Amino acid sequence: MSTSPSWGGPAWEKRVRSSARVRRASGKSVLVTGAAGFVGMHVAAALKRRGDGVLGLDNYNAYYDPDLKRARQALLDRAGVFIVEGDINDAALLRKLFDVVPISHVVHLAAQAGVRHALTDPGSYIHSNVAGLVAVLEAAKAADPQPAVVWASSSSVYGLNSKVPFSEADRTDRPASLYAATKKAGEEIAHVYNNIYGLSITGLRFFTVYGPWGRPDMAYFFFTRDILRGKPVSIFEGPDHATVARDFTYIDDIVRGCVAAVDHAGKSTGSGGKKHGQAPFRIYNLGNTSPVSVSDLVSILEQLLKVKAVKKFVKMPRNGDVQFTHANITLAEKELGYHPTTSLHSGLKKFVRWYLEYYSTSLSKQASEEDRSISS
Ligand SMILES: NC(=O)c1ccc[n+]([C@@H]2O[C@H](COP(=O)([O-])OP(=O)(O)OC[C@H]3O[C@@H](n4cnc5c(N)ncnc54)[C@H](O)[C@@H]3O)[C@@H](O)[C@H]2O)c1
Ligand SMILES: O=C(O)[C@H]1O[C@H](OP(=O)(O)OP(=O)(O)OC[C@H]2O[C@@H](n3ccc(=O)[nH]c3=O)[C@H](O)[C@@H]2O)[C@H](O)[C@@H](O)[C@H]1O
Repeated sequence: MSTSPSWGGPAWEKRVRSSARVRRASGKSVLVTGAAGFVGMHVAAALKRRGDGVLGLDNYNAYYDPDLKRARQALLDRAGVFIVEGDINDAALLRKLFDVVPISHVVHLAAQAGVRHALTDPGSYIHSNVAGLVAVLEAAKAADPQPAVVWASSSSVYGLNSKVPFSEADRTDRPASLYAATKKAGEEIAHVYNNIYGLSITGLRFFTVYGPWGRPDMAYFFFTRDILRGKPVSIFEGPDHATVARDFTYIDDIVRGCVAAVDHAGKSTGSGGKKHGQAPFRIYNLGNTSPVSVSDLVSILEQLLKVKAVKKFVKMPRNGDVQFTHANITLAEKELGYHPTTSLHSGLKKFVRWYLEYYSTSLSKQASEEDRSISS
């Protein structure tokens, strides 16, 4: 027996139209998928603040604490952003959204994120990162007018590359995790939709993004929780105790990069520009260009939290993690005007301030207990 969808109807359409209404000259009407997620919430809020019409879509899955996603939704609700609850694989829902509002841009952030979880639930990566991306691109190419698409790829596509810093032209054919493989597959699939249907598509390879309202499955987040609880933190080490490092990138810098990519999407200048009338197909690194070791990350957290961490140094497990990432951002600087400004110390200071405030309430303390099972 087919159940009626949880979306649709006059009141629902009214909320969709109001949320997507453009409130500034030359404003854009943007669909942000994954809007209840960490990056999605910040990007949706930034676009709304400048007067764009913004509509969200998210399935509020339980990969990590859905209460945190609901709390982000409440923030966007107050800003006038409606997040439609649904799955990006729901073709009828996507078609309905494009029918109800003239969407000019899609910022596609919905995905199964996280590198290590792929060992536990590989199917979720195919469902959201491959099938889900195809569903979004199918809806975009069928829409009239077609929206420009900006979507999140990942630094993990550089896989086992040893030449740093990573540039967009470097090889990406040796993924270390299923997550990375689905993001690489996404880049190839996006190229097909640019080639056949002339979709303007910009892929953004984010480098380990962190900040307030972040993800409990990421190390900076659960390290903070465990340090405060006096629980041991496992610091991964490479072969011969070599450090493991990431080009940690603060959320506000990533948001500026995403908004610049939206504004640049329609233009045909720069790499992948219009050739023989072809719509642009571009890929950019969005990183911080200053990798920091995990061990130094923990030291900064100890200093900010004023608590000594209980440290365990363990050999990096074969779980799909790579030893280091480091972004060459020359192309994004030149074509998007992307210039990261936040050091890890100052970014973590803002995260810790948010963390202490958010988890100070009893309700969210209980939530953080539930979260632990995912990230430990
Ligand atoms: N945070 C990082 O360090 C980082 C780094 C590189 C790339 N990325 C990519 O950036 C994007 C956003 O990441 P994030 O850190 O905000 O993660 P997140 O998990 O907080 O956000 C993703 C959101 O998408 C939603 N979602 C997942 N599958 C869906 C589906 N099938 N239908 C509808 N909604 C679905 C989730 O409920 C979640 O709210 C993802 O594509 C991720 O792979 C993130
Ligand atoms: O840039 C990306 O594309 C990715 O960024 C993020 O992945 P990562 O860079 O792996 O971040 P994260 O898990 O926080 O581990 C941070 C560091 O701590 C190390 N790490 C981890 C766990 C632990 O217990 N100990 C440890 O040392 C670990 O080895 C690593 O060196 C996103 O989650 C992912 O969605 C993906 O998009």
